[in-house]
Amino acid sequence: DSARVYVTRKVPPDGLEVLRKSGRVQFELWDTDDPVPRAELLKKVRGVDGLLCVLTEKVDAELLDAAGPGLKVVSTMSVGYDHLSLEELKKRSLECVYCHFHLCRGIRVGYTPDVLTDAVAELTVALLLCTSRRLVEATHEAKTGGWGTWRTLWLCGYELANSTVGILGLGRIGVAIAERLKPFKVKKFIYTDVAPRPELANMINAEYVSMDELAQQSDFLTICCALTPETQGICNKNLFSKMKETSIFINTSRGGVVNQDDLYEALATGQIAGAGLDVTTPEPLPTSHPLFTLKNCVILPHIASASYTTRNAMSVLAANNLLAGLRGEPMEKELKL
Ligand SMILES: O=C(O)[C@H](O)CO
Repeated sequence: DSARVYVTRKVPPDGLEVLRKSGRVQFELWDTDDPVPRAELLKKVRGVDGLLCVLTEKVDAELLDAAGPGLKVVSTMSVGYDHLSLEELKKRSLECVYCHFHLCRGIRVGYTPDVLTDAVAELTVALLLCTSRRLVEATHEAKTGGWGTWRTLWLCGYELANSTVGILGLGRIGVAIAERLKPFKVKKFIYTDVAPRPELANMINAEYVSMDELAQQSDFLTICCALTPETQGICNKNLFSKMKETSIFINTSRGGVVNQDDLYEALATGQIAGAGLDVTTPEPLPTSHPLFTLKNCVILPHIASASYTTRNAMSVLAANNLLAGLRGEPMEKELKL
């Protein structure tokens, strides 16, 4: 007998194929590119065994209550999991003490690290160069008649050669970014995290520094940490005020780690030279947002993992995690609750 699964978005074809071929699940799909309305989602999850979601779905007490006690697996097609209420999931992840036959196993959670590391690192480098060498401004000038003649300091930016690159939150993605930046002749990599991470740091010869030192020394500061209560708004006035006027701030993690009012202030007053953001709060960022008025701020619509290969790989991993969870087997990538 097959498990009932709700898939909250049009998932790339490779992942859907995995679900279809398994012959183990009966799944219903919200078959569009836009998020399923919340009320519809709450209706659709009623009585399901598994949920395959993306990062726009809040998996909280309300949703878990709506799903009911039969929900065994939540599999998110993302490496980030700040949209999942871990507290609630944890409460419900415990095996039922009254159930001697493990009929009631509690909820398990799958996510998709690693498969997107290359795509995210690549995009981060692209965004960094785009911001530091002012590419958006430059194409705009070329297209709109601003290109008068060759001028000595016009559209000058900042180069990576001989620079110090700072990484806030050193994980797989931070390492992959540093590996790609190294051939640009970066002088030094520095990082900060809750504690030193020597195994990762040694791979890129990065030095552990304090948050203040990271701000003060980085010519390029790239944010690679997860969004948690501890990192919420961590990039704020205090951090920007310690950065160099010539430094470039890049964020491809989550918008919530940045205090956007403080960032606007830092960019508008020249406290820092530029920012490249792939993530914002909210998403989409309203077109009327002040950050869009700044020439020194490049904003992308959360596309770091958006390559065909990677999005398909994410969907396959999310589907496999879901199936493993439903079978009661170890998942390829399971979140420890
Ligand atoms: O968390 C994630 O997976 C990214 O933000 C989107 O790929």
